Amino acid sequence: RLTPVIKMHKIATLGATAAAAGCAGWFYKNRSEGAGARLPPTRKLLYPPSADFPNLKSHNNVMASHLTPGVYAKYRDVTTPNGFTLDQCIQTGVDNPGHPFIKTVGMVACDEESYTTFKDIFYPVIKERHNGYDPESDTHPIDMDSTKIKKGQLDEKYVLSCRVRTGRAVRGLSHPPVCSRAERRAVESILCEAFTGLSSDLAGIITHLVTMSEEDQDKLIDDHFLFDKPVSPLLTCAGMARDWPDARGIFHNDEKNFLVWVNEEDHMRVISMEKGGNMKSVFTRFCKGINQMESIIQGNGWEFQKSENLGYILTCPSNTGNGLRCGVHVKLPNLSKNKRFDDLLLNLRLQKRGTGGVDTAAVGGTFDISNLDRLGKSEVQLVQEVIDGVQKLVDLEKMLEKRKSV
Ligand SMILES: Nc1ncnc2c1ncn2[C@@H]1O[C@H](COP(=O)(O)OP(=O)(O)OP(=O)(O)O)[C@@H](O)[C@H]1O
Repeated sequence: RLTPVIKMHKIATLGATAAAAGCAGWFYKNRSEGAGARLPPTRKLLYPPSADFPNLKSHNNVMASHLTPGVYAKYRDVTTPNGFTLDQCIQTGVDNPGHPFIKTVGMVACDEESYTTFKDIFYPVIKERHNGYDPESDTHPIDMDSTKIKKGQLDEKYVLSCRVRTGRAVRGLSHPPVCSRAERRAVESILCEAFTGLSSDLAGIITHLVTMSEEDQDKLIDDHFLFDKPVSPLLTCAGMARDWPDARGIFHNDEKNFLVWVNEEDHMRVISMEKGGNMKSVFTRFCKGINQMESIIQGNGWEFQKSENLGYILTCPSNTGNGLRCGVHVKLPNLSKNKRFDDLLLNLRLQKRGTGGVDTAAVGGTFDISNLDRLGKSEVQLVQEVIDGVQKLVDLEKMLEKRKSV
């Protein structure tokens, strides 16, 4: 799918990460910007776009709400500069009409340029998913100064653990749904190189999934450290399970409170987490870790995908902006039975999940509560919103325990 020029460039640069700086720079300067190329004549073009329009009649995802026959016709035969099509971006949403707990996005970005090449569909999807944020005119703030966080210690009788995660994608490499094996291995090598430069409290080991035993994997998953095997149809239909477990891995420091996932849904997922309620400390370590990773990677001639209006660019449009999910596992057995619980969460710009991950239901009144927004608000703003929101939920839970009305 790659054009010969890009393919040769990638073969020349990937794998040799330390030497890659100049080549990576060459690629960014020479890549074609703008609306993308047209597909060469293929069998597909014997049919008009209307004959290819997906059946979305029973769908409840954001992509399906915005993909009109007109938009599809405009883009069916267009490709990003790397050769990726709209059909590749929307396939997961076509194959997955709905989700039991959340309205899913229903599309992925095959590469950084997907967002602009197919903007008549990506931008409305982003606007709906990100509470009206308009990528055409709005700009995204970035602020990782954790000293600004107030009241960062939450009540540990209710808050069991705190976690902050984000993702980053390496510019010039395609995203996990479509990347080649070579690109995936290149990401792994770029990140492994960076891990060796982390400071002492963050330093640790990378374990490659290909060499990890099933038991060790299951233990790490059960302890909430490792991503689950990609069995969810949302992931498999997007293409993210291809070649599993090649070039996937997990890095963690000695304390196991700073972790990096390699080549799951994004090139890199960075996680800071610990038991208890000290969100400020979790966020402080998160900022330190991600800043160190970014400066080491830049020093090696690579950079993260980023734009002024989309912030950091990741695979799923729901994660553009800061890609931040700041969450707690919190016990709310009484409040969660209240029929206004979901509305309350929405008002506080929070979302709920089960504690076993995105596809799980809550058990025994313990939830994963995290920020709903990712775009248009800085990291500091979002973490503060979660702290204040969770505090409010805990206060209400305490009132219900005392049989007071809320
Ligand atoms: N606050 C938390 N404390 C402890 N573990 C957590 C917390 N939040 C999430 N986890 C664990 O992290 C793992 C991944 O969770 P999950 O897939 O829901 O979210 P994610 O990593 O933010 O990614 P995505 O939103 O793309 O699904 C799961 O094992 C989950 O239990």
